[in-house]
Amino acid sequence: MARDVSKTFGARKALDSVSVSVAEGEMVALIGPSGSGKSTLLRSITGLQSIDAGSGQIDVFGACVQKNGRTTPAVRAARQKLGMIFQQFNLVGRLSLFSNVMLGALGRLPGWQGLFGAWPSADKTKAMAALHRVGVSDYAAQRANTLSGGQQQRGAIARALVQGAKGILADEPVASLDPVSARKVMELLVELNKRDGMGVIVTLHQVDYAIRYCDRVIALKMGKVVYDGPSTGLDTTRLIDIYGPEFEDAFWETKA
Ligand SMILES: Nc1ncnc2c1ncn2[C@@H]1O[C@H](COP(=O)(O)OP(=O)(O)OP(=O)(O)O)[C@@H](O)[C@H]1O
Repeated sequence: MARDVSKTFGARKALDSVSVSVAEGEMVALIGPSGSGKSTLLRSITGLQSIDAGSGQIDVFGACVQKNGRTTPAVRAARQKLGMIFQQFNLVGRLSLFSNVMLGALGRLPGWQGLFGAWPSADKTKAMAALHRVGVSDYAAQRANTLSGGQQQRGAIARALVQGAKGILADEPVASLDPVSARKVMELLVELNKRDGMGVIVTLHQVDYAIRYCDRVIALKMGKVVYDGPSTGLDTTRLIDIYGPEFEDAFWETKA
């Protein structure tokens, strides 16, 4: 998927010759210390971030979306196939949860239809089904900015379902959630992966979430891939190598 990708900000290499390949339908955790390049890699995959000119290339679902430091026209179609979930600001605050989820259908409709809220009833049914599936249909009419963080994250997952996404890129989706909501969101991502065959790449600060929910883990450190393998292979020695000895206590913080 990403081959020899570098991204430089001023004098800092956020990504340094990163090559990773994630198969369709795979669920992968992306971990690493703060500033190691996780968000930059996800943003580059969606084309929100241009990569350095050079040999680097990013392919999404078989189509090249970035090459020679430029996004290609294929990036639009690739984005349509990718659901994005962020730590915050996933939804448009003043719109209802339902309208936010309907925005997932926007890419498939002629512009005017979405603009005037003239949603096809099949899409409305789909949106309600998606809200029901993620467990927040009771809040459909509520303004998004009055929902809890966990409800908003689940709304973002429902939007990805309505969008018909084939894959999900989630950037610290549980970082600001309480443990119960975090677990629910992680379980939903696992369900989408196992039941719907959606590919999931999720960045996580909590190592134990990565181990519990993902079979494969990729670790970045200072812009380089320092581990790519089964989550069972992440022992304390490896984690010290990734995060440094001073963070040993933090690896298992969610177990407390
Ligand atoms: N737009 C930008 N301008 C300048 N530097 C940037 C920009 N975006 C990222 N960086 C730098 O690139 C490096 C990687 O950042 P990135 O956000 O990808 O890390 P991260 O692993 O996602 O960190 P965190 O876990 O804290 O979110 C950091 O040193 C960051 O300061």
